[in-house]
Amino acid sequence: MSALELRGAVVRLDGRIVLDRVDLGVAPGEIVALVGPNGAGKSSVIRALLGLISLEAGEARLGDQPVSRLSSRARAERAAYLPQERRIAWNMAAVDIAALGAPFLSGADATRRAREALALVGATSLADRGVADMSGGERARVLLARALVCEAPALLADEPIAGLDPDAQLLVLDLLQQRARSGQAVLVSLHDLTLAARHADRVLVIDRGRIVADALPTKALSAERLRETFGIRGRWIDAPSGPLLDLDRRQG
Ligand SMILES: Nc1ncnc2c1ncn2[C@@H]1O[C@H](COP(=O)(O)OP(=O)(O)OP(=O)(O)O)[C@@H](O)[C@H]1O
Repeated sequence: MSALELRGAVVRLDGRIVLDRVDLGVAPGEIVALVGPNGAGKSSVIRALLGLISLEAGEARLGDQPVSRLSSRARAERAAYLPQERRIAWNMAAVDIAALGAPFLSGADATRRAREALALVGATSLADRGVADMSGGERARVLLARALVCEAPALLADEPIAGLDPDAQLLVLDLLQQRARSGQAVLVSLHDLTLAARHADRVLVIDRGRIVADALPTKALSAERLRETFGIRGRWIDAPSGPLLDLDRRQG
């Protein structure tokens, strides 16, 4: 059974269809990358799964229940969420922000878990600093730690590597992969197709609100799909570490 599922989901915002009969599922133990051009509907998929935007038709499910029937607490117990928005209004210490990811633990346990999560994302030295005084990438690590504190069955991360340096990008994707290997259902939206191909078990391609591919990376990101959806040329190269995606802006 999927931990996350959309069935025939239709979302309309401001009178415009932004998700058009979307079907997708993510099983426990799986990491799935959601890719697509700007405005294609990636954040809308994630927000619909979490019940943050309502469906005009179809259904969103977290575990065995439609998300619309779950309380906010039940949603938070089933899914950890890293939003695309990185602004934090209050200048609280990083450890206190990260601890917000574990609202169901006692204060001391939440703080201990928050420090562990900050260590996982390489942010131990930031733990006691105010988040307003941090760089964008530092703040991104703190928010990722907040999502990792909660070991919910599902983890949804909206562009978690945006603004991170190359080492941090690989660290974050390795962490998300490890979470999947330990049983979480992980859905991650990404713009970097090469990293999506390398780290995901499966790739979903969304184009103008429709899922146009849902397959293993080498199939979902075929030369034809790359040309049609992204307007770029791409080919797969056999490398000792596995298939590598080589991209080129010029049309072939
Ligand atoms: N609150 C809103 N009101 C009206 N339209 C919206 C709203 N939020 C998003 N949209 C529109 O919905 C479509 C999908 O947006 P969404 O943010 O899901 O795309 P995305 O694939 O995540 O894009 P990006 O890669 O640029 O972050 C876009 O056309 C966007 O303009």
